[in-house]
Amino acid sequence: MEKSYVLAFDQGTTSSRAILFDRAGRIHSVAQKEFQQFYPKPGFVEHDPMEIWGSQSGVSREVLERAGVSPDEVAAIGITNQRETTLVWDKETGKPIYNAIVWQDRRTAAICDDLKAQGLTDYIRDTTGLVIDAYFSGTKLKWILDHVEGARERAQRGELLFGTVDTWLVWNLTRGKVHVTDYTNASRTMMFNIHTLDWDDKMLEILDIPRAMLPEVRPSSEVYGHTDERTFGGAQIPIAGIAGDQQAALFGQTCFEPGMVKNTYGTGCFMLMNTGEKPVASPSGLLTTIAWGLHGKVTYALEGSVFIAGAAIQWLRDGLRFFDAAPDSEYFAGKVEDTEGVYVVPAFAGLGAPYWDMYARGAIFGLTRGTRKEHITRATLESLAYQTKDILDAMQADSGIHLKSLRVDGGAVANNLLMQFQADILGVPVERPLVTESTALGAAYLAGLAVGFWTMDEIAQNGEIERKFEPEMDEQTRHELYRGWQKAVKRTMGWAREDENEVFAIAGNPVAQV
Ligand SMILES: Nc1ncnc2c1ncn2[C@@H]1O[C@H](COP(=O)(O)OP(=O)(O)O)[C@@H](O)[C@H]1O
Ligand SMILES: O=P(O)(O)OC[C@H](O)CO
Repeated sequence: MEKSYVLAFDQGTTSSRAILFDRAGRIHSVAQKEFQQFYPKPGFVEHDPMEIWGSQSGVSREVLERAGVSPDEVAAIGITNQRETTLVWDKETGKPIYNAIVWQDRRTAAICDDLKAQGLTDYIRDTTGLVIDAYFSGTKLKWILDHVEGARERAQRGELLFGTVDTWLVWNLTRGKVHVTDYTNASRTMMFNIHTLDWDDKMLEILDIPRAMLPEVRPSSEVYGHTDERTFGGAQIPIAGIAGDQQAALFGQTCFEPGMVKNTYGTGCFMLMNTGEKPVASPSGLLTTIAWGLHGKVTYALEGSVFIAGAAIQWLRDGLRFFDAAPDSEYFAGKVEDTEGVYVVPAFAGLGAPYWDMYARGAIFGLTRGTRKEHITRATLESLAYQTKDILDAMQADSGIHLKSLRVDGGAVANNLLMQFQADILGVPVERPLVTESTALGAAYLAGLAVGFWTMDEIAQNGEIERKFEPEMDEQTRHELYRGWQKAVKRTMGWAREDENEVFAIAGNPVAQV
């Protein structure tokens, strides 16, 4: 049967999606399922690994059925995933020994403080490209081995396996035959040397992680294995692409040249710049990470990670019950001219780049008797744009490259008010593509390239722009609004620390100078 499609698995923080792409890189069919978030204690965020697998395999069958496409027509599967989220399971039974600890989880902040106190900041940055933070997998894995009875001994005996979500999905798709990850996911673990492309023995020793439990690390585009015949009714589909979701989005936006940038507005907000074949170190609090491994070469990226973006809109919807659906935020925000001086800092999970404060917490500033939900909604939307400006300024400083426009994608870019404010506050045009599912598209491209479904030239021709938002705000207003934001951020920092004296003394923090 003719192979006419590539199937992308997009396993995100709040939902699992399966998208079928045709040869033109257009969406043929989509299926999506939200799954449960567990918050067992303040700062803890977990997922049920079986629900991750169940929802992802469910939507992948559903997307084929809905489109009337046979598994035999699928040329390859590409996997992209929420990154850093950490799973450990039994090699024999495939049963997880603990829930997945999600990237947003802050429980390992004290382990990170200890690593800093040991003077490891420079070593970790130079080797792994990362800032010491509870965000990454290494300390989460250590926590599981420290807290689940007998886990470390079992891991040492080779009975347990570690994986990020990509690894877990491939393991299940192949019914335990393949235990791999790719460079992009490995580069988010704080255990991987991004220069030698191998697990780092010193980091494994520091975190007390047995090497035997780690997956093999491979490029992002190759045939890793085939789906077990029981998963897709007899079909053995090649699993041919793996990339963390933000790197996949960079690829999906065809940011193939050094200096090209994309910003994704999903649960969090993640800006990545392709920096070519050399890793670029960041003095401004960005991460050095692997963009992809392809055709025998590794491409690096600079990344600014914002933990809470669309999630703040979900909080307005579910926590404050301001409206029924995230898109309604545009309607309410549009009912007022401006926020009347209100700022929302959604530091619900601490602050990521460029501040890196695990102890910051969310706050609303500038409330008056006249403040209405419309102002708070508008201020929350604006917080996505301010956080993006924080990152873009750092990225331009680190790379010496000044952007002419910003390519965007992710669920929240449907919000025109947000996109216009983004262009205004950056002073740079914002370009929204026709296919905003860049993450899934990137994974599909990587898989399709590995099996000869597409060539790089064909892919590079895609990427049509649907709408361009031009900046309209004057320079002085932009400056004043942004100063207000910086003032607000400063006041959220260190909030959850026990010792209040430390609050305003966070060394090397860019905000401390405001
Ligand atoms: N029109 C909108 N305006 C603002 N936020 C939106 C809108 N539509 C979706 N969102 C937000 O975007 C996020 C969903 O985007 P998506 O890219 O699917 O995220 P993820 O991959 O992280 O699950 C949600 O957090 C939601 O609140
Ligand atoms: O699930 P998303 O799209 O919010 O992405 C999560 C990131 O990969 C976390 O690093």
